[in-house]
Amino acid sequence: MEEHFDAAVLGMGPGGEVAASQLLKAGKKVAVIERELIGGECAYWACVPSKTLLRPPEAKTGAARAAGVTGAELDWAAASDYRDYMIRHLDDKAQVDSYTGQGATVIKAEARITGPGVLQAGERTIAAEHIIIATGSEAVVPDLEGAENVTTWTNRETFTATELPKRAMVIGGSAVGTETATFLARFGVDVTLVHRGKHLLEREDPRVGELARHYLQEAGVKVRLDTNALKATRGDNGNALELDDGTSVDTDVVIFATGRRPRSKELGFEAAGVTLAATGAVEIDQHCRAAGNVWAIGDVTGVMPFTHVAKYQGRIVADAILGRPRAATYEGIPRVVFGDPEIAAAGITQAQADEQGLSTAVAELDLAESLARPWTYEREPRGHLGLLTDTNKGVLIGAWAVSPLAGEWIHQASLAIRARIPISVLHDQVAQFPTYSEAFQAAFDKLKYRKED
Ligand SMILES: Cc1cc2nc3c(=O)[nH]c(=O)nc-3n(C[C@H](O)[C@H](O)[C@H](O)COP(=O)(O)OP(=O)(O)OC[C@H]3O[C@@H](n4cnc5c(N)ncnc54)[C@H](O)[C@@H]3O)c2cc1C
Ligand SMILES: NC(=O)c1ccc[n+]([C@@H]2O[C@H](COP(=O)([O-])OP(=O)(O)OC[C@H]3O[C@@H](n4cnc5c(N)ncnc54)[C@H](O)[C@@H]3O)[C@@H](O)[C@H]2O)c1
Repeated sequence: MEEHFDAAVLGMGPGGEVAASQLLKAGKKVAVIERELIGGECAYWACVPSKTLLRPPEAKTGAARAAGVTGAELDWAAASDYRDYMIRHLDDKAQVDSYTGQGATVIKAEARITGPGVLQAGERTIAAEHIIIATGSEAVVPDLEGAENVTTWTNRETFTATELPKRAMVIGGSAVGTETATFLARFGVDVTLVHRGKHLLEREDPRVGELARHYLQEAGVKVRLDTNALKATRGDNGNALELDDGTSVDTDVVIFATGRRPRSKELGFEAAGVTLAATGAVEIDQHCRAAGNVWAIGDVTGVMPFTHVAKYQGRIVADAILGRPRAATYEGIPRVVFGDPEIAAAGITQAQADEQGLSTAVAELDLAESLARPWTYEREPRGHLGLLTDTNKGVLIGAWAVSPLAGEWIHQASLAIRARIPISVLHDQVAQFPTYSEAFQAAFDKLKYRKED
C-alpha cells in the first residue's frame, strides 16, 4: 500500500537534514529516508571527524609557536575517544528519535525512485508530491594494479581509525589529501603524498598550492608532485607503492584521496525525468529543481561539494516548496582546507578571470611584513593574502589566504564578493587592531584596483 507525503527526502546528510527540518517546521508531512546514518558522510566520516582530529595537532603546534608555552603533547587515545564521541559512535538513534519527534516518518532503508512522485524504500512504497534527492557522493577509488594485495583506505577508514599506521602513502593532492596528510603527519605517521599534478589544490591559484606544499613539508610530509602511482605490491618490508618515476615507497597503508563521485547510479532518477551529466551529477536549475517536482541538493548535484553548499541548497529547495522561491547564487562561497595554517579562498582565480576576459589587478601580502597580529600570535609569523579585482567594475572578485584563522577571516572577502561591495568602501573599512582582518586594508593599499589609478 502506498503511503502519501507532501515531501520525501532521499538521503539524510547535511543537505537532506536542512531541507527536511525546514519543511517539518512549516508543518509539512515529510518522509525522510536514509540507508546508513542520519547525518551523512559529513557527520561520521568526513568534515566532523577530520576537523576534530586536526584540532589537537593544531593546538600543539600553536603552543610550540607561541612565546612562553612549553609542554603540549598529543594523546591519540584521548583524541580518538573525543572523535568517537563527535561521530556519535556511528549510531544515529538520537537523530532518528529527534526527526520522529518533529513529526517525520523516518525510514532506514535503501530507496530508489520508481516513477514520477513514487519511491520504493525497502518494503515501503512512498508517494510524495515533492521528492528531494540528497544522496551525496562517494569516494572514487582508482583502478590501481595490485591494490587488492595491500591495505587501502578512503576517508572512511582514515577518519574512524582506532590505530594509526607507522607509514602512509596518500594518493591525491587536493582537499582530502592535504587534510589527511596534515592530520597523520602531525600525529607522527611517516607520510608521503603523491600527486599527479604540478601543484597541490589545483582548482586554486598556483601560489596557494605552493604555500600548501611548503606547510605540508614543514609538517614532515614528503610531497611528490607530477608523479603517479603505478602498482601496489606486498613485500618483506610491508606494502610498497611503485611510482612512475621509477621509485618505490614502502608503506603500511595506501590512502585514496582521489575525488568523489555523485551517488546517482541505479537509483531510478531517470524514471522521474531527471537528467544526469556525464559525471553522474544530477542537473539542476537555479532553484535546485531537477525535473517537475523533483529537486536535488548537495554533492549529488556536483555544484561545489561542501557541506555549507548542501545546507544552502536545502534552504533554497524548502523555500521553493513553501512558495517563496529564490534563485541560488554561488558567488563568493568560501572554500577552506583545514591545513596548518588554514587555506581559504573565495570567488574566482586569475585563470578563471582570464577565461572570462576580465581586466584584473592582483596584490599579494606577506602578513608578517605589514601587520602586528602575526607577531603577537606566534614567534615565527606565518601568513599570506592574495586579492584579485575586476578593474572595470572596481570590485573584488577573488581572494585567498593561507594563514592562522584564515577560515574565519576569509568571510569578509566572501561577503564583499557576493555583495559586490565597491573596493573604495572596502579600502575605507577599519578593522580591529591587532587582527588578521587588517590584512585586507594593507593589501588594498598595494593594489591598483581602479582603471584610472
Ligand atoms: C574527508 C572529507 C572531509 C570533508 N570536510 C569538509 C569540511 O570540512 N567542510 C565542508 O563543507 N565539506 C567537507 N567535506 C565535503 C562534505 O562531506 C560534503 O560536501 C557533504 O557531506 C555533502 O552533503 P550531502 O548532504 O550532499 O551528502 P552526504 O553527506 O554524502 O549524505 C548523503 C546521504 O544519503 C544517503 N543515501 C545515498 N543513497 C541513498 C539511497 N539510495 N537511499 C537512502 N539513502 C541514501 C547516504 O547514506 C548519506 O547518508 C568533506 C569531505 C570529505 C570526504
Ligand atoms: N575542508 C573542506 O571543506 C573539505 C575537505 C575535504 C574535502 N572537501 C570536499 O570534498 C571534495 C573531494 O575532495 P578530494 O580531495 O577527494 O577530491 P578532488 O576532486 O578535489 O581531488 C582529487 C585529487 O585526486 C587526484 N586524482 C584523481 N584520480 C587520480 C588517480 N587515478 N591517480 C592519482 N591521482 C588522482 C586529482 O588529480 C585531484 O588532485 C572536494 O571537492 C571538496 O569540496 C572539502
